[in-house]
Amino acid sequence: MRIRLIAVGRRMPKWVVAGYEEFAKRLPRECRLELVELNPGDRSGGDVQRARQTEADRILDKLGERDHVIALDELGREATSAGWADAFESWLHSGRDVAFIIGGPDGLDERVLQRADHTWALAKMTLPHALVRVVVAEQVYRAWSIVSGHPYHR
Ligand SMILES: C[S@@+](CC[C@H](N)C(=O)[O-])C[C@H]1O[C@@H](n2cnc3c(N)ncnc32)[C@H](O)[C@@H]1O
Repeated sequence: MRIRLIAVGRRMPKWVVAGYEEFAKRLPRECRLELVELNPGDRSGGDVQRARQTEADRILDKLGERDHVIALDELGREATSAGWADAFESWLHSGRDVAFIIGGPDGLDERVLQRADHTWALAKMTLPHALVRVVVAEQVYRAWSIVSGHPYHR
């Protein structure tokens, strides 16, 4: 299964790169987590909606027809780690690739939310998108640990 984390934003601070890598590198090759970074839309003219639409075009362009898509959004459904693990197991059996999507500074365009199979929240709080990368990597690793019976999860 190919799992991609498609994220708007580049040039993350060192702590984000290190935090993400810490968990991504622990996943076995057959469930490797691949980071796809996208350029943010141009906000120089102050047109936030247009910037978000540009980001949506870039995100949608990366998605395959059969990809199982999970949009991350604070207004989504709050899932437990056990819920992530159940989903992880079903993806393993489905043979479909998985894509998690993290929006830019102004969130995700409606078109991305429409394309997503699920919209999940990590919390009800608004989190910085950089931190969301680290949490998603950790939760994917945790889901793998639960499904594999690895002692990381307790
Ligand atoms: C800074 S937030 C954008 C906040 C913006 N107000 C919005 O409307 O979404 C950037 C991205 O981080 C992710 N994000 C932030 N908080 C989140 C949360 N609690 N749960 C899931 N994803 C979150 C989402 O993908 C969001 O598009």
